[in-house]
Amino acid sequence: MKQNPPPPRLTLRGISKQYPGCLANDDIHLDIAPAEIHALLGENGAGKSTLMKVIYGLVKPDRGELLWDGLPIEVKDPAHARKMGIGMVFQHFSLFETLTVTENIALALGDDAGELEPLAEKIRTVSEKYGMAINPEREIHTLSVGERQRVEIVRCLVQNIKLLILDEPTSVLTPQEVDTLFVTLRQLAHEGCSILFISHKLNEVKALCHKATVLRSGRVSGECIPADEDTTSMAKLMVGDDTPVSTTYPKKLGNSPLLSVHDLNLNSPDPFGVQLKHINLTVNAGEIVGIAGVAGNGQEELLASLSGEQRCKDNKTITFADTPVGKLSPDKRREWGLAFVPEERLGRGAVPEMSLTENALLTGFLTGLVQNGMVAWKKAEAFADDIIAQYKVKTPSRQAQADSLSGGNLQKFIIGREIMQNPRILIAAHPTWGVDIGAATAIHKALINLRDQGAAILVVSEDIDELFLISDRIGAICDGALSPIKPTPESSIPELGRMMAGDFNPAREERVTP
Ligand SMILES: Nc1ncnc2c1ncn2[C@@H]1O[C@H](COP(=O)(O)OP(=O)(O)OP(=O)(O)O)[C@@H](O)[C@H]1O
Repeated sequence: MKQNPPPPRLTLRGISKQYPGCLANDDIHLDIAPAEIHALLGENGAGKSTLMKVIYGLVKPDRGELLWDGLPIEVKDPAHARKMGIGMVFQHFSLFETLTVTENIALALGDDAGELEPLAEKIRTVSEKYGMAINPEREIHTLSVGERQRVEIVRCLVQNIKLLILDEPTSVLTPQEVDTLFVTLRQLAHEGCSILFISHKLNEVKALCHKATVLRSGRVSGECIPADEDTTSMAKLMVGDDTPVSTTYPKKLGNSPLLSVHDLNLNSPDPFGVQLKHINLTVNAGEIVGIAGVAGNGQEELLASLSGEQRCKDNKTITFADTPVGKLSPDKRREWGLAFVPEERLGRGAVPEMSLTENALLTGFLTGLVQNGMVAWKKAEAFADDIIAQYKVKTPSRQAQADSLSGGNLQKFIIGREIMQNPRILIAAHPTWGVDIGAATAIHKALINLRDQGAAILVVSEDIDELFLISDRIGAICDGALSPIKPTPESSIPELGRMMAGDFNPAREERVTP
């Protein structure tokens, strides 16, 4: 007798969620089978995060129902979701720096954690079984970003996991770490765990996922088998027929130096920060310099020194053209012509509770938005509207609060706000972080245009493909030291990978000795 197939692990029937001015999920139907790796694709603002939050009990849908192993269920909150066997790994980790791996996982598990010692043993066993070895006694601040992600995944695995949701998990990983993660995910799926994988990186979706569901404007717009598609056809499913095809940009060599850093040494005020060691760097007018690196190797400290959040002891350590600026405040540097896109979108790039107009004003005030000490609100509103229109920011209006935008849309707004001020120097961390494929191409073009108008652009990113695509010269930062910066055509991905691991300066130890 033929056996009936098992019911889907998770079924969504007619899920809808309305936010003020935005129908984020509109009658969504979706099945995820046991052992299936299912991709959720869609443009920025398509409704992916909202749907995940519905599944994880963080957001209540207005309509629709969820079936779990064939039975209707109401997920009350994340604790309930975890009890059911649903785990979620967010883009931003919520770990306590000064606690150990075990203590962090115990806190997350709450009453289910039990005694610390058996839990540590379980962490060790589970992490080794899934090829993501982690020492339970290590304090979080000693771990790399990739290792921190392991902690988050292991936190889900020590429970009886049946569905693992991952929100853009590879954006913080090196190519080698991505390979390791995929081995783990395949093993988990092989054992029957279902995986919901959200990503904008279509080549990864193709390599990993059995099925994909595409969302557009809150609705399911298509489904596909990623192995049968190529990245262009998947991109078309996401954004319609006019998908910009991937392109290359001519490399340029800039002329005169606009941004120069001379032997920058910095002790980070953060006890877990990285010490910058003898950084020398020049970015010329009319070129893009890319700096790669695994997060936590001094990028944050370098960016803080360049933006002015962290001042230098000597004014001449940093110069803009011939002007020493090392001791100048961020707004004085902006007056000179600097624009800056920080790593953190909410909190540094934008004030979460402020409207888009107010956020436009925060860095755009020097472009005539404040006159005689008064805010010229009409101009500020027009500037916000221009950014929204030119960068296709999906939002009901310029009055929307920054934290109501989807991650990718807020990123588009921040980068648009900076580029549209026509800076002489632009420093950008992760310019297309979380941004969909169409918008990423638009941002790359805008950066290239700015370069061609003579701006000096420094991009700090973990996305090596992006750095090779847009940078004219390229290098890496490791442990607070900077590699030689080479013309991009003379470098290669393996070489840059080695530089990211610090393999660029055998004399480094000698040089850092005072
Ligand atoms: N708390 C909120 N208040 C108002 N609108 C919201 C809220 N959360 C999300 N939205 C809106 O719902 C829509 C869907 O957002 P969601 O974050 O689900 O998109 P996404 O597909 O995950 O996008 P991204 O790829 O940029 O992360 C967006 O237009 C967003 O502005």
